[in-house]
Amino acid sequence: MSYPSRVKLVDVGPRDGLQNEKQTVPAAVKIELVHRLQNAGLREIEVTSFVSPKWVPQMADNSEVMAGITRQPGVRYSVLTPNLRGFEAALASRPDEIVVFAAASEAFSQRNINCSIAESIERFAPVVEAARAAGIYVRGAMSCTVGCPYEGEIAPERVGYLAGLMKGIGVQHVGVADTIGVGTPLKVQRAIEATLAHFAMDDISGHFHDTYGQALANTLAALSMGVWQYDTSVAGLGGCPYAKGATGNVATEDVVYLLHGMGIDTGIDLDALIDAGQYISDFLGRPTQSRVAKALLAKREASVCDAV
Ligand SMILES: CC(C)(COP(=O)([O-])OP(=O)([O-])OC[C@H]1O[C@@H](n2cnc3c(N)ncnc32)[C@H](O)[C@@H]1OP(=O)([O-])[O-])[C@@H](O)C(=O)NCCC(=O)NCCSC(=O)C[C@@](C)(O)CC(=O)[O-]
Repeated sequence: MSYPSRVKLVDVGPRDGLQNEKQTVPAAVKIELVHRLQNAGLREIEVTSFVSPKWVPQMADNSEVMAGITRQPGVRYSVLTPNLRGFEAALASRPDEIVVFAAASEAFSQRNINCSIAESIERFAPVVEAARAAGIYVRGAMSCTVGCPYEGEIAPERVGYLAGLMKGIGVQHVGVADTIGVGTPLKVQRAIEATLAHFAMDDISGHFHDTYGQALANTLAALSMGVWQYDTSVAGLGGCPYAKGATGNVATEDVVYLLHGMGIDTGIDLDALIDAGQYISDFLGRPTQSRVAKALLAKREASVCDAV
């Protein structure tokens, strides 16, 4: 079996990871997290979302966070924009990429963005047009591509249908998201196959939550198809406010360990990444969700004990 020789990871921790936090995470902490991620070698970071603060209060400091980042050359910063209002607000903060987000499930679309799939596409069309006219790259997130918290299993045909709609309005890249982490390898592969009917392999990424502990297996299954771009979240932070019980994305540390173990280059320094994960976990007052970080932190502690 052959795998891609290089993989690009987009750390979505500052946005997807923190959006559901009940305690307020100050803008300064979010900014420091972004700095630590870029210093660890992440070249793509999903920073925040320009959504309604009534819907997602944790992201209300979007402009402040974007303005506070010391940008590193070669790093791309993306933000979510659900409508033209969000896009216009985002524009002032100079994102490299915007993300429009739709769902393969009608019920999830209603709960998450308060409109049907068809209405969401109508809403995104002018956003995509305005972004591309401004030279900003447009990614589309496709939620619930294998399962929905309200509708259950989602057929691949529905994923293909949504991918076709996204392509039709000029979205340049789509993420196949297992929002609630119920997917298993063959189901994820079928969702990706349905997407491949509309987007080239180079324009598809995987976005796997780890609720059922399947995210690494799903990543490997996608890798075996040639998918080389993934959204991951430092320390496994996260969960969606409209997908109760769903846990965070697969931890960036775990995916980096997997890839490096397979000889696949990421450009990421695992030790520095673990420190970034520890920084945000300490702030939140709970242990990292990354198995790799837990193991390597325990090893670090043991070597300090041996030295004294
Ligand atoms: C889409 C809306 C706005 C529709 O919400 P709505 O209530 O239908 O829209 P509205 O136009 O009636 O606006 C309601 C209020 O929000 C304001 N408003 C309207 N738009 C904005 C904006 N952009 N920025 C700031 N404020 C805004 C608007 O001005 C109004 O304020 P009021 O008049 O009541 O004072 C709302 O449903 C929303 O913001 N939803 C966001 C939900 C969200 O962020 N979910 C999480 C992200 S998706 C995700 O995590 C999945 C993903 C991507 O990670 C992949 C995966 O795993 O599946």
